[in-house]
Amino acid sequence: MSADRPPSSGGTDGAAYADRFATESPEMTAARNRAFHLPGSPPVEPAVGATLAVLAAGVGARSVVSIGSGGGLAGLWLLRGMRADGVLTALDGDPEQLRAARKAFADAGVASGRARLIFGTPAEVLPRLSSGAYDMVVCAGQPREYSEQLAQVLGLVRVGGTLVCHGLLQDGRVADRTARDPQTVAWREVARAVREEETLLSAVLPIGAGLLVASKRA
Ligand SMILES: C[S@@+](CC[C@H](N)C(=O)[O-])C[C@H]1O[C@@H](n2cnc3c(N)ncnc32)[C@H](O)[C@@H]1O
Repeated sequence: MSADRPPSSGGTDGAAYADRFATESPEMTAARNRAFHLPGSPPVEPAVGATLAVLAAGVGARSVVSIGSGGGLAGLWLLRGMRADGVLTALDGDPEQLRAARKAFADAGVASGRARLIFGTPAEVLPRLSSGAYDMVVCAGQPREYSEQLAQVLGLVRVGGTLVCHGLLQDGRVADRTARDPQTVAWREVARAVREEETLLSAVLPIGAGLLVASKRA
């Protein structure tokens, strides 16, 4: 996720066009602006948000888990793509982020029954969620924060559902074979585990900070 390139920049490259193509509501823009002022929580780029909405719509999502809600921007995009009666479960270990997400959802008029915000880490919260019950699971933030729970994360997704991990192309280090820093190594391990999992059909989408997407097969 790039905090230094504003969305809807005047750039002429494909990435800038993809961001301009994605139409954010005023509430999304407000959530984005708030998120930039929170430490460590760069929000999804517009093109990534729009892709999350399309993926959620594609699986007819009624139930989605967002691991690392941040300030709620990704959640707003997911809710845009989900069914009208869909419920988003968003967890974050930072109360300030959760407060920002709650405000983002309230400002956008999201009915209270459509979003469950849970304080906690993946290790604390995921065991309380029902396995195989979710149409889509979206992981944000550092892979080391959820890589140990990857099997549990995959277990949440129903057959036919979608897994998304955001951020693996940030700074371009995953593609650099000489890069050995812990975060890059963790991304490679997550990507390899997803690619090698027989029940998953996976791809990397080079938009924004990069999306690792996978569809769960029987
Ligand atoms: C990059 S932000 C997500 C932004 C979000 N995708 C959006 O566009 O609104 C990552 C979030 O993960 C949360 N996070 C990081 N490590 C965590 C952990 N171990 N447990 C729970 N949340 C964590 C951070 O607090 C942060 O809010």
